[in-house]
Amino acid sequence: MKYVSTRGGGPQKRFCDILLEGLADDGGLYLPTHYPQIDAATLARWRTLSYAELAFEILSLYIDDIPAEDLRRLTAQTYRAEVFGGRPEITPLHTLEPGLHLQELSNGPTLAFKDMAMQLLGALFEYELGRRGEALNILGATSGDTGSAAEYAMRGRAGVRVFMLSPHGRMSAFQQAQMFSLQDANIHNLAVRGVFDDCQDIVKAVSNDLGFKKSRRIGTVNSINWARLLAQVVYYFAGYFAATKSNDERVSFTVPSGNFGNVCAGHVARQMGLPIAQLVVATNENDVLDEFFRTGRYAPRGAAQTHATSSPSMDISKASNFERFIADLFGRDGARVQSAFTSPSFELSAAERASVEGRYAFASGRSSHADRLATIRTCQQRYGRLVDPHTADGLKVALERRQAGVPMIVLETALPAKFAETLREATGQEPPRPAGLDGIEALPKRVTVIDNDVQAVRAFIDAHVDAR
Ligand SMILES: Cc1ncc(COP(=O)(O)O)c(C=O)c1O
Ligand SMILES: N[C@@H](CCOP(=O)(O)O)C(=O)O
Repeated sequence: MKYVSTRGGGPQKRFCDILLEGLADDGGLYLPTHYPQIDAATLARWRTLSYAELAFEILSLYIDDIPAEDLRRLTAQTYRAEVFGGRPEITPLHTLEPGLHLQELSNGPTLAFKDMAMQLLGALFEYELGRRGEALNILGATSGDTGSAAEYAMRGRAGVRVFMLSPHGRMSAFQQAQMFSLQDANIHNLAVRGVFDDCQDIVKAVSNDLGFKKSRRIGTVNSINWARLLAQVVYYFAGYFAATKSNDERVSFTVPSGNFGNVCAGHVARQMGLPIAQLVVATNENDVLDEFFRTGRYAPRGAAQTHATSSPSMDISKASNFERFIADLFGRDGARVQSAFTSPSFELSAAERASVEGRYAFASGRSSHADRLATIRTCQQRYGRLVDPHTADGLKVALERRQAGVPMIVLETALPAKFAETLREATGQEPPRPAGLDGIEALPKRVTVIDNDVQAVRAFIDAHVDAR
């Protein structure tokens, strides 16, 4: 499989090159030249596989520069029940009522769905850097969950150093403690005076400075990196198999969304032929994506219009991965994608809007603080299940958008323990904490507060890496 930039520039590349490269040199995101098509016989065979075997099969379609036996070993080592909360299914389905399910994606080490891809990414980085005898300095941006998942996946890995930017004061106390309590020498936390989008802009600006990127060997763990999305495609297949008995059935997914990485993986699964009826995008009050799916107009917002909400990991107004979907919608017209994503906003034609809903089967909805609290309460009372604020946003929208006769799977993107304040407000109770995490907020913290300034981040990296 070869990969191309959404903006059409540069040569086609192989998987391991784009794994280490992250952002394409023309500022675009990598996509495979085409989506492999899954026929009925293959889908039937995959239904019987374990999660690790399924991951191997799907990854093999996109990775032809890692020997099969090595890839099989990496997926088997990554997707073990011990790493994912002792659950052999890895992403078990929890049925709330007939036809309405939660797919558990948050049983990994940092209690959010980011572990699903990040654990594999850590193994892939170590493998490829070892093969090349190279090192990588990862520059990442987080609104709360990517950061801790990346740091837990990369700590102690040979050849990898992490610089993680987060919006100062905007993550939950638990999320801050998860990241800032790490004392590993290869982990650096930078709290930026700004919002998540500012952090992501810095990551892209540093990556677009090609001289700096190459000399300092800068890579990325955000969903900028195609490997993140690829790993996420696997659980759409796993969720489909768990919710259905036959491959003639269809299901829909509702995905709590911010940077559009998770639902973009669902889009890829659907393009491969997975029988998905609808992909429902759920946003919080930062509803740029919902506005797009309702109106056909994409208008990212600035920091002043980006609200600090009680589902903080989705406080995003400039969804990076959205560019991948638009590249497909625009028929991979790189020049048009480039123009759209370097303009303040863009608008679809009527035919394209119809295609978003029809051919690509997207729908959307939004949720507010009051909706979130009500959904957490109702879910607990009606189904005996506590959900986190982001999953609650998904559930609220799923209940509005589900279609008769089509099972709906809501992706559970984090555990309630990460957002105790909102859970207390909704239920009056402390959410349960997995063993070993009591008192994490009181641990000593290692973090540098920094201005929203690309040059300041470059200087910090320079002070901490060997640039030779
Ligand atoms: C808990 C949680 N839910 C939902 C999202 C949104 O996912 P995405 O950015 O892939 O759209 C995030 C952040 O990515 C998250 O951390
Ligand atoms: N919500 C994310 C934001 C970064 O998204 P990513 O998928 O691009 O890594 C977070 O929790 O950090």
